[in-house]
Formats: sequence, structure tokens, C-alpha cells
Amino acid sequence: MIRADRMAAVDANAAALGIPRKQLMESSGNAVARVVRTEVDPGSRIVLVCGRGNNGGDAFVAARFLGDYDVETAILGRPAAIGTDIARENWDALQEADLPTTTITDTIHLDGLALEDADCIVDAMLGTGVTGALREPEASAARAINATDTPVVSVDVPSGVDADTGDAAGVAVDADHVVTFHDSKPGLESLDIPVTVADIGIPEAAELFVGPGDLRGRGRAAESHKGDHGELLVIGGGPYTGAPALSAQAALRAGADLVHVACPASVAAQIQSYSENLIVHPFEGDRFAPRAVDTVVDLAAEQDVVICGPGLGSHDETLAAVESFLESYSGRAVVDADALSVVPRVETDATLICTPHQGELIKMGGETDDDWERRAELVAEFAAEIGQTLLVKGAYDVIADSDETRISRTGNPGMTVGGTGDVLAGVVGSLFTGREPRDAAAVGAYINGRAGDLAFEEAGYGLVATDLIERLQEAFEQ
Ligand SMILES: NC(=O)C1=CN([C@@H]2O[C@H](COP(=O)(O)OP(=O)(O)OC[C@H]3O[C@@H](n4cnc5c(N)ncnc54)[C@H](O)[C@@H]3O)[C@@H](O)[C@H]2O)[C@H](O)CC1
Ligand SMILES: [K+]
Repeated sequence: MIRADRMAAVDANAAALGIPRKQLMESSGNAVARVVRTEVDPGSRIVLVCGRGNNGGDAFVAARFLGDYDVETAILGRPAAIGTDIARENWDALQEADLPTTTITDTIHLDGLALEDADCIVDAMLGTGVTGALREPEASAARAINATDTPVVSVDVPSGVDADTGDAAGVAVDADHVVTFHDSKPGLESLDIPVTVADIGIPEAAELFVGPGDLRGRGRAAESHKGDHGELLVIGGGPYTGAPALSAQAALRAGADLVHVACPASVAAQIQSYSENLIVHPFEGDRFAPRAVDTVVDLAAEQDVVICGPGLGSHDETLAAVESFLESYSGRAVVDADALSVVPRVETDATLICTPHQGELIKMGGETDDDWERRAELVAEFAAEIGQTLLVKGAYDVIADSDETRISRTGNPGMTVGGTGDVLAGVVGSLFTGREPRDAAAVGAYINGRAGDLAFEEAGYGLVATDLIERLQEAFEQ
């Protein structure tokens, strides 16, 4: 089962793996033709009613695989309005091949298709690209199709139906059979008609490995204003001061609008000295301790996401403070470094992303393995056990929650230098302000690794954590 936005991401990941969309369309069209063959015999009259997007494109391909049928390919609207290059190329191929096509620019031309005399209709007007109720001429075409008792094969989803919900905002095609691609769609389950799920050659890697498709949805809304792209609080510092500053600066570079740092008064000036962009909130003492928890809980309540851990150290009273904080906090938090050991034993309503390296995973009570596939299984089991999202750093980063697992393959051995984990926590925290936990962790791992790869290109094994921060924006652009 796959939702439309995830399908689009997988589609883009497949392209990045070297399987271009046009190849996927060829496989989709072939699958449509195969289903038509199960419905009607060669020589039968098939009318393909096509839209101007890739759903129509699938049918332009199918027409080439039905040469032994009497096929008519009808496009609704002007071919010049075809919206994608791969659909247009397949339309053009039909013209070059002198295969019969018709252009329907007005609903009165629909009668000319004699749909009631066809032996099979292929509904390729709209698939996952539908927005709202069908407009003209698709609405009239849907009614004309429904008015016949000709068998209808719908491409990907009956036109007018929302692939995720199965609902239709307006008129929708009554399909007798749906051919959908790669995986079933949630909205198809509720329709009581046969659904063929066609494999179109998208490898599992396009879903398992984080890729460019996973970066979608990061666009900034034009009317956004300060604070729309996330406010975060880093709870860190004490024995160490670099770590919280790295996490905070990374969060800013990854797109957060405002980043606060709650830290012991003893290191506040030092942390502020790293960047004037950090809003530092000192609490008394030289380490995070239970007496500072109430102040920090109040600060955290005003933020979208908390990053708890960088540089806190592992003193007993600090871990007690972390435990007490998590017991009182019910928002979103990234937990990193020494604070991680608290997570398996704390009762919390917070939604956590834990970012251990493999040693910290063991300290948390988890298990690891050098073989990444075995490690992925172990991490998924532990994530389900603790009921939180895990991002376990390694040559292959493993991201898992109780539902799904992702692997990020970016990054390089130069990144074992100190501080890259703090940068990762900041990147994940920034993404967590606008994404679900697994997605924030997967994209964060991917981007951090890409920044590390860009840094490695220039500095080799001499790369340092701040090199990653400087390359985060470029890493998003890749
Ligand atoms: N994702 C994959 O792996 C593959 C998907 N394939 C096929 O591609 C379509 C999705 O194509 P897309 O171009 O994104 O959108 P559509 O063709 O579904 O529709 C866009 C088209 O429709 C117009 N439109 C939108 N809403 C309405 C409306 N309410 N009324 C009228 N017209 C509307 C819009 O203007 C565009 O022109 C997917 O379903 C698959 O069939 C690939 O071919 C194979 C791999
Ligand atoms: K369709």
C-alpha cells in the first residue's frame, strides 16, 4: 500500500537510481495493454480516453502494445497542452507511427467516439494528479463513459477518484478493472472492483534507500514569516561547549528560523561566542541538574522541537535531569549523546528521534551488527520496543520506527571526526519542525551525509564538523 506523495518520491528515487520515468511509463503502458488482453480479444475495438498528464501518457504507450486491436487514442484537450515531456514524446510517437488518434477539444466531439460501440474503454484521463472535482471536458467524458455498458479499464485509479482516500469530489469513472502500478493505493481498497497491481520495475531500493525523492515537500510557502520554519531549543553544554553550538548552528543552516540554547551559566558566554545568532538561556550551575528542569520545560513548551543531549555529559544528576525533563515534556525532541541512555527507562509522552551511534545503541540496551541488513532488523525491533524513532549512525545509517525502515547510504569515513553527530542532531531537529519523525530522521541522515561527502571532496580526511555546516544548504540542492 503506498500513498500518492510517497509514490512520487519513490518514482524520483528510481530515476536517481538510473531508471528514468519514461521507462516506468513504458512498463505501465505495457501492463495496461496486458490487462486489456484479458478483457477482450484481438481485433476488438478499444477506445483510449486520455488526459494531458502522465496518466494519459500510460495509455499512449498502451496503444503501441495493442497493434492487433482496432485502437483509437483520444486525447481530451489540445496535444500542445500535454503537461510532461514523457507523455508528449509518447503522443508524438503515435503520430509518427500513424496510429489512429483523435483530439477532443469540445465535449460535443465525445459522441464521435461511439463509446457505446467500443468493446473496451481505457480510462486514462487522470490518475494521482487529480485535484478537486473533475473539470470539463473530463467531467462530461466520465459521464459519457459511465453511460455505456462497455467494460472500462482505468489506469492507476478511476479518473476522478482520490488515490489516497477512494473518495471523488465530483463525478468519477465507474471502472470495471483498475491497473495500478508498483503497489496498491489506499483509495482502491474501498472500491469493490478487481485491481491489478503491476510491477513496473521499480526496485525495492527506491523505497528502502533515502534518495532525492525524499527531499520533496521542503519548499517554503511564499507567505511564510519568521518562526514558520521552525523554532528549536537545544538543551546542551556543561562538560562540553562545542557540541551544543554545532547542533544549534547546524539547525539554523538546515533552515530553522530561530534556535535557542539552554545551557549551564558556566558555559553560556562560551556558547554565545560561537555565534550571535544563538539565543542563549543560561540556567544556574555548571551542568544540567534537576533544579533547572522546570525552567527548561517552560522554555521547551514555546518551541517546535527540542534537541536534548549535545555536550550535557553523563553525570548522574544530569541524567536525572534529562529523565525528569522527558517525563514533563510531551512535544517533539531529538535525543542524542549521553542523554540517550535515559530513553529506554523513561515514561514520556514526547515524540522522540534517537540518534545513537552503534556504541550508544548498545548502551541503550539495543543490539547491532556489522552487516547492515541484519543491523536494520535489530534496530527496527528495538525501535518498536521503545516506541520511538531510531536513527543509528553507521556506514549505512539505519532509520526505523515501528512501521518502516529506511537506509541512508550517503557519508564517508572522514565523518568519524568529532562533532558530526552534533551536526546531524541539529539537521534532524530542524527538519523535525516540519516533517514526521521517520521522514525527518531519514532526510537528516541523507543530508548530513551529503554535506560530509561535499566536505570530503575538498578536505578529504581533514574535514571537520563545521565543514558540514557550511555545506548543508548545498546538500539540500543536490
Ligand atoms: N508515480 C509512478 O511511479 C508512475 C506514475 N505514472 C502515471 O502518472 C500518473 C500521474 O501523472 P501526473 O502527470 O502527475 O497527473 P495525472 O496525469 O494524474 O493528472 C494531471 C493532469 O490532470 C489535470 N487535472 C488535475 N485535476 C483535474 C481536474 N479536477 N479536472 C480536470 N483535469 C484535472 C492536470 O491539469 C494535468 O493535466 C499516475 O497516475 C500514473 O498513471 C507513470 O506513468 C508510471 C509511473
Ligand atoms: K485514470
